[in-house]
Amino acid sequence: MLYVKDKNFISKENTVVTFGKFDGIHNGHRLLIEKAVRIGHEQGIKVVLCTFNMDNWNAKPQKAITTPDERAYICEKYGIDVLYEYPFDNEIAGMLPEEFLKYFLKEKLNAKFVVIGADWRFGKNRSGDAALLKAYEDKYCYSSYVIEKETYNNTEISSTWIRNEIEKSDLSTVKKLLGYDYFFKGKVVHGKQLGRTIGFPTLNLIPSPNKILPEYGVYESEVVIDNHMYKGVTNIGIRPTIDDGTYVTVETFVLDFDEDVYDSDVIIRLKKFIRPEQKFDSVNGLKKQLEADIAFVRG
Ligand SMILES: Cc1cc2nc3c(=O)[nH]c(=O)nc-3n(C[C@H](O)[C@H](O)[C@H](O)COP(=O)(O)O)c2cc1C
Ligand SMILES: Nc1ncnc2c1ncn2[C@@H]1O[C@H](COP(=O)(O)OP(=O)(O)OP(=O)(O)O)[C@@H](O)[C@H]1O
Repeated sequence: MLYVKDKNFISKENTVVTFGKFDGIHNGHRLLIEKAVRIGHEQGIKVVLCTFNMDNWNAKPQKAITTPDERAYICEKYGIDVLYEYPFDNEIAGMLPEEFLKYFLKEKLNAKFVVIGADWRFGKNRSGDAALLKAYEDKYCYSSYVIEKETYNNTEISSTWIRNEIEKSDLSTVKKLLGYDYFFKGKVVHGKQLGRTIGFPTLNLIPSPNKILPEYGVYESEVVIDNHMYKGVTNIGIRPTIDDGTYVTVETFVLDFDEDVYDSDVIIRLKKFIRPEQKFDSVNGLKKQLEADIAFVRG
């Protein structure tokens, strides 16, 4: 997969394009991607997911289900050929709907097919909709497909709903809406190395400050290292027993694993909430609880 962030990117080849924020790439988004990938295969053309980087636009970065790197990882798995993360700016914000279509579909992406969700809006003040996209098909030589909103329990699936469920630590609902376990992907960093002195070396990630976190606490997890999957016990929080609690870590004790993985890229999938993070009176108290957490996960 090609991951492009350059405003000047142009596709000379014909493409099928899908547009949106795609935070989390949930089961609704997946329908759009599946449709686009099917068209791409049938037509022998590239599948482009076009999204916008709002970093220079929003005063405060929005909290997200997936980091850009995690979203790229899912896009690749789902068969996207080009992830185009366009830097949103005044020029784009000011484009009339027709200008937006002309610019992205004709001039930049050579789109022959476009797949969108029924409520997708584009152009200045979000004034363009699916009907307008259809109206310009002949003029700009593409066909459009509009996908109805996917629901779960009669409610439309949205990234906003999922962000709320993550904050409530309702991982089973989160999984039903996303279609996969909520996960962290990142590089293993050095911790205080205290874990190994108490018999529990941990693999530490520093979550992106923009990532939505569930409740601080201990979770049953699965850890993917070098394409191998291991069981794990993960603590998300500020380690009040041993630290000054100024920054959040995602720390995992990996069962039946004893290798140096510093700087490796790993995935931690959260399976189940076990207990809230606690401040223990002593490291020994923490150690006893860790033994119990691990025994619980071992089953
Ligand atoms: C399964 C698990 C549960 C944990 N629970 C707590 C906790 O309840 N309270 C706490 O202060 N720290 C908790 N921790 C964090 C430990 O304090 C930390 O992993 C340990 O001190 C090692 O830190 P280091 O990797 O920086 O050396 C937990 C860690 C793990 C892996
Ligand atoms: N439940 C859904 N079913 C089908 N398509 C969807 C669904 N939700 C969003 N889409 C479509 O997927 C694309 C990307 O959606 P986008 O991420 O912008 O919105 P969203 O998922 O509703 O998130 P938010 O809650 O942040 O508005 C858009 O074309 C949108 O219409």
